[in-house]
Amino acid sequence: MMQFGVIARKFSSSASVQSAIKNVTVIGGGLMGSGIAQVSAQAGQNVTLVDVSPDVLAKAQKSIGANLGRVAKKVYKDKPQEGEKFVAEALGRIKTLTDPVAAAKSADLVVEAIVENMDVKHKLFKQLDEAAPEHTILASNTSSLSINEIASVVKRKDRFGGLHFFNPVPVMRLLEVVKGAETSEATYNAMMAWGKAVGKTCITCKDTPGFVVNRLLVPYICEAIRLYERGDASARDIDIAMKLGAGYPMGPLELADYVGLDTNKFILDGWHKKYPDQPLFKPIPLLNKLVAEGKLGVKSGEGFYKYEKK
Ligand SMILES: CC(=O)CC(=O)SCCNC(=O)CCNC(=O)[C@H](O)C(C)(C)COP(=O)(O)OP(=O)(O)OC[C@H]1O[C@@H](n2cnc3c(N)ncnc32)[C@H](O)[C@@H]1OP(=O)(O)O
Ligand SMILES: NC(=O)C1=CN([C@@H]2O[C@H](COP(=O)(O)OP(=O)(O)OC[C@H]3O[C@@H](n4cnc5c(N)ncnc54)[C@H](O)[C@@H]3O)[C@@H](O)[C@H]2O)C=CC1
Repeated sequence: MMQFGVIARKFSSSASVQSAIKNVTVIGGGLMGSGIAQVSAQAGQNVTLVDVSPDVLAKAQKSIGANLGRVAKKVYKDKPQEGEKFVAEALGRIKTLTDPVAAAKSADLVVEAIVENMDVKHKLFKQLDEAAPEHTILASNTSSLSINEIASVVKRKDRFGGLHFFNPVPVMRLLEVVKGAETSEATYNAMMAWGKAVGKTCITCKDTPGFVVNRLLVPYICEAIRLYERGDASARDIDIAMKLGAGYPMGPLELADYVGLDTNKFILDGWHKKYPDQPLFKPIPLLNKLVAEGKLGVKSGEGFYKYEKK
């Protein structure tokens, strides 16, 4: 455990910080949900990962296994057997289900990471609120929707908040812990402790559009798409420019593909509807076209660039 703790900062997997939360249900087994399940299991939590699609769950288990393998290779460099044990134990802590109601029944914390759509999230949280035990905290990993608005359909508004992770979850060290208008201090403290226990550096943010990171990052990505759409520079040159000229690990168009163009569009459309006069939130015809063509970025094999399908 000690050896594991030493590299916790890098791999987001410290088991040394205590949290009262031991059983976490993650709903949505896509890009984010699979990462949240991974870091929770690495930190010793019992995880139930839920998705409507059994295929997604199978894919998530495969990618979690591969990513745990990457971690094990580094942590247990000279002890491959211990590395295998680490992977097997973490995987063994993750069970999968397709029924969110059944999964909520044993949860201390539910983290929702399904599609960025208010109606779909409302439908899910209503069910979860009815099914989960009294003490269970419900949280959303939403990128851009209002935590208060999501919480409007649940009775336990004091036990509701935002837990916003970053992609790729096992690598990105930040967790934004979002307090809704009615989130209690006890819930906030429990979310902060849990975030630390799964190895993240937590910051606190009010329920404001995009919280901290996305309020700054999404307009930047959108401006890059507009720059490309106008033909001011090639996609490759825009990305090279921001990597070499501003020190970003990925260029903005690469990052848009990585986040998912559908997710980018959901965020922009939602903000445009709410703030129609804000020019930074205006729809982008090129983004709409790519999404309509099913070009969603890395996950679909094509966005601004082409990728090998996983
Ligand atoms: C939309 C929202 O709501 C919010 C968001 O998430 S916005 C998006 C935020 N994310 C970003 O901005 C990501 C920016 N990009 C990066 O930081 C980097 O490009 C990256 C970390 C994704 C990849 O880095 P890279 O150096 O090009 O790739 P790679 O060498 O494969 O990985 C870097 C390290 O992470 C590890 N790694 C990568 N993915 C991993 C995973 N899923 N699990 C475990 N380890 C992983 C690799 O093993 C590697 O480790 P070493 O350096 O020790 O070898
Ligand atoms: N993609 C990113 O970089 C980030 C996304 N987010 C947020 O996380 C959430 C999920 O995003 P991604 O993982 O990228 O999406 P994704 O599309 O990869 O995964 C979403 C998953 O949810 C499943 N799903 C949909 N409705 C469901 C339901 N009712 N019950 C159970 N499963 C259901 C889908 O089958 C899909 O597998 C969104 O709210 C998004 O805004 C937050 C941080 C970063």
